[in-house]
Amino acid sequence: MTEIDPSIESAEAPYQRRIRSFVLRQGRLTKGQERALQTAWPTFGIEYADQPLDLNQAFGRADSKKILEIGFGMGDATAKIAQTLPDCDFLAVEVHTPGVGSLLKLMQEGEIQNLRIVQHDAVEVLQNMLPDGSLDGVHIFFPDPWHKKRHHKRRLIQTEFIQLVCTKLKPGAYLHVATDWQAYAEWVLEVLQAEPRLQNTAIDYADKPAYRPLTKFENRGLKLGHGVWDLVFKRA
Ligand SMILES: C[S@@+](CC[C@H](N)C(=O)[O-])C[C@H]1O[C@@H](n2cnc3c(N)ncnc32)[C@H](O)[C@@H]1O
Repeated sequence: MTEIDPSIESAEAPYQRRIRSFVLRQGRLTKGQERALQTAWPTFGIEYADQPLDLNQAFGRADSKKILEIGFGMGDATAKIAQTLPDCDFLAVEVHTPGVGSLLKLMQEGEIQNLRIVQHDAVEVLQNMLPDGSLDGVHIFFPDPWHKKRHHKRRLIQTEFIQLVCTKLKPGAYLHVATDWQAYAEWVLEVLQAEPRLQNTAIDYADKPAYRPLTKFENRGLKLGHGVWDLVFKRA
């Protein structure tokens, strides 16, 4: 994760020149997203900082499970899962502003309280904000597959990244990855299986856990005969 990529432009500042699993694009905000950013960010947004975050304090309770979601996109699944599992608290991380606005809007509409958002590179959030052994679960749903071979280095799930995730998981905590790209599913399986601190909960791929809703996109793909692969591993 420390390789330097000279193709990353200064437009990605404040991110330093390390290979990233995302490309920042200027996204247009809808009026609703803009309003949600103005009105809900002060309550539910957490500014990225180079210092440990007290999760119990951030959510105002200590008796809940703390789940990290990386790359929530527009946040539809995130909001639904938070509603399905009210006893868990979700720290949702995404870099794209329209997605952050969209999830804040869904939170306002659904009166969702058990979710906080950090808008930053999740790798740095893991490295600098999350204490070791602080997470009960990590969700990574449909990470960018970076299809082309020369872009594989941009894939989020790499050996070093998974080692970092493992240090943040409590013993017995889980890591759930879902992807609709078979070659990436095979790549993820290989990386997770090679990590000695993780145990597969299934033989290769798991059944879709009930808390993960089917997305519109996924539903359409399934009707066309496309596959989705869930991987659920436990930290020993
Ligand atoms: C293909 S989209 C999937 C979005 C969503 N999980 C879904 O299922 O619809 C992947 C998302 O991950 C985000 N992402 C990729 N790398 C990230 C990182 N290092 N930190 C935070 N977000 C990231 C991207 O901005 C993008 O929104």
